[in-house]
Amino acid sequence: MAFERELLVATQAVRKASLLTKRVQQSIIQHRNETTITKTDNSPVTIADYAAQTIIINTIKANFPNDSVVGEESAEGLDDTFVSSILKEIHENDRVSIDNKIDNEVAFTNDQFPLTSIENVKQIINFGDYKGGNKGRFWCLDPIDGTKGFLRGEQFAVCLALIVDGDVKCGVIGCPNLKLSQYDTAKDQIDDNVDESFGYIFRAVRGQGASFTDTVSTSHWKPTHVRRLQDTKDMITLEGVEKGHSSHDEQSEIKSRLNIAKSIHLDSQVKYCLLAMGVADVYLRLPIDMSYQEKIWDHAAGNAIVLESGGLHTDSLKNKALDFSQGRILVTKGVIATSGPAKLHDLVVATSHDVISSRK
Ligand SMILES: Nc1ncnc2c1ncn2[C@@H]1O[C@H](COP(=O)(O)O)[C@@H](OP(=O)(O)O)[C@H]1O
Ligand SMILES: [Mg+2]
Ligand SMILES: [Mg+2]
Ligand SMILES: [Mg+2]
Repeated sequence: MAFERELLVATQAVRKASLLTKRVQQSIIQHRNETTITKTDNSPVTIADYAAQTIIINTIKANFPNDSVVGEESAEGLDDTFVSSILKEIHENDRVSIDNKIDNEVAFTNDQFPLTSIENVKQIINFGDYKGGNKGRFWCLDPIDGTKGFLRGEQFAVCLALIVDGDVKCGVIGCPNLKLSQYDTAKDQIDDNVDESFGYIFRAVRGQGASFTDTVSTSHWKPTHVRRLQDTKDMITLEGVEKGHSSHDEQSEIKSRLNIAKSIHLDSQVKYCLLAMGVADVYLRLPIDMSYQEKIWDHAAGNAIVLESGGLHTDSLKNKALDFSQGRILVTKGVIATSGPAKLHDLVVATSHDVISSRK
């Protein structure tokens, strides 16, 4: 099977980062002053974001030494005390993690990147500086998507995709805080005695379908399929929590025009996972500011998972498929994903187009 090894490595890397991020979430929140910094774009980033980026890039480099990575975070400007806290957290995780049954086939570190010094951690984080593009293969990493949700103690996701010649080929999303047992439509897809303490992992390879499992066992992969409803009045939307990340008022206008009464608001690419498994039907992400540039790591893994589950994924204005081949930026105005079929997707995007076009 194509990308078999890539999928195994990506799953184990995301799993390890999921275990760490979930384990440290509460203590990061409690010690926010020491664990969280504000980036130049005014967004937060935490020790857990950097630790996850380090773990995942290290795993990629140990197994595919020639591959490049487009990663969200950079070590530029980090002081040594902060970097040593990142390193400490990674070592602590190796010591206490439940993670002693990780697949031996996957190396998490190699001699070239031993994860022993501050310099070494910075170097690994900065491997994520690849420019992306339409040629060759590279990985696309969002170590914590939904950092604001993470800091509220709510949903976040660890997202890794493989992009080849501009197309997303594999996507893996760890959802460490997701409790599927709370959704009626998901209940019959999970085992009675499932351990939800570290949430779930979703993954897809283009042409081979998408599936999910609980993070603890990482076995019993079950296929994901979107649900196809006949009438928009029965549909549920997926939207962000942060009012600064998408235009909630206009999304409400779309819902009202389509007679959609129910919404689920949560952070991160967990939204794509719930769409993929049929918990909800329409993911709305209308831009507040038309000059905002989306990033490929915020949507790449979700793209493979949604498409392989039978859904559709476009911008929110022109109904164009998302294009991951233009560098680190995703050239799009907003994002909409639906369970399909094309007729429904067209209707949602046409409504979004009308709503956005009536802006003053
Ligand atoms: N003005 C804006 N419009 C759209 N997305 C934005 C934004 N500012 C930040 N984001 C992105 O929104 C992502 C979170 O999405 P959501 O609101 O669906 O959880 C953030 O990912 P990170 O948390 O990885 O930085 C960030 O990249
Ligand atoms: Mg961020
Ligand atoms: Mg993100
Ligand atoms: Mg992030």
